[in-house]
Amino acid sequence: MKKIAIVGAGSMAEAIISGLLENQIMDRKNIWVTNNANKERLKHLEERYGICSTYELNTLFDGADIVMLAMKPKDADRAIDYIHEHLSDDMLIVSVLAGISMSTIETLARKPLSIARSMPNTSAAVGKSATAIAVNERVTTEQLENIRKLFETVGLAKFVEEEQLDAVTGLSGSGPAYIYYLIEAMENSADEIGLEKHIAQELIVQTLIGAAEMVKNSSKSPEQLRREVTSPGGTTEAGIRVLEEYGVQQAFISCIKAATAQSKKMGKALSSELNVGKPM
Ligand SMILES: NC(=O)C1=CN([C@@H]2O[C@H](COP(=O)(O)OP(=O)(O)OC[C@H]3O[C@@H](n4cnc5c(N)ncnc54)[C@H](OP(=O)(O)O)[C@@H]3O)[C@@H](O)[C@H]2O)C=CC1
Ligand SMILES: O=C(O)[C@@H]1CCC=N1
Repeated sequence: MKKIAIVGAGSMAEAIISGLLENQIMDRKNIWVTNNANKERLKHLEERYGICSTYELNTLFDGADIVMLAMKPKDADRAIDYIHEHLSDDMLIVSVLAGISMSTIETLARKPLSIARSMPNTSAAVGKSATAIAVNERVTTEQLENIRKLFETVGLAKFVEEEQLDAVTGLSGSGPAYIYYLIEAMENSADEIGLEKHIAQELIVQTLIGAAEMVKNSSKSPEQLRREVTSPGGTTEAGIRVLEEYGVQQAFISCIKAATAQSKKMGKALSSELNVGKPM
């Protein structure tokens, strides 16, 4: 990996930049970023991480062997159209765009490209992303290794088929938000049960980390682990009964299905508009 040019400078781009630097796999001077118009944001990233930014496309792409697409899916059309002349088949295009297929990217770029379509999550900022990646047939063995290395610096990296990426988006791409939502609810209970917020926060975070480590390291299923916490006639039983009454488990399943469907919908809208699949 010689140089990475990142198009889009939002939360996902920042999470990956900080992960890359933390693991020192790339010199900060070889990490380049641009955005639509927010100069303040680029200045902030330069100052905070010592990376480089530019609106000059020749400068951005000169010598880049990896190009990361990190704008919102709704902006992909305009952004890729703007940069398409600078994209070439010896570069690896890494997309983090939810829902946007590799064929759509090639259609927007008007040429065949080596593409890795990924779905990381914002925990990349602390090296704990759960990332799934699909690659097209043009990706070389060397590029495959680079993409693995890149995403392993920010957490877990798994290769999947492209068809599975909408499900990954609904499950682990959006996943941190579901967990934050749960933490918000647990924090909101603190007041009502008479705990100071800062103490409750520490207890909640440690409880989540502990439960996640248990699931990761134990041979027991989450259900088995849950049963071991639940003493007959005890507190957990009383709590879980309420969750069951509210249908919380079904609500989570419906939530993940809705997010997966939305990922599919976002991709379909753009690919139908562009007639993706028709000869270029
Ligand atoms: N946030 C998340 O949890 C995750 C996001 N993703 C994906 O990552 C991508 C980025 O999301 P996120 O970081 O949250 O988005 P943000 O809104 O935080 O950032 C979007 C960035 O794209 C830039 N941008 C917009 N239009 C253009 C353009 N024409 N050319 C260049 N840059 C442009 C914006 O620039 P400006 O500020 O100047 O407008 C901004 O820097 C999305 O496609 C999303 O699906 C994937 C996994 C998780
Ligand atoms: O909400 C979104 O569309 C993006 C994709 C996954 C997480 N955030």
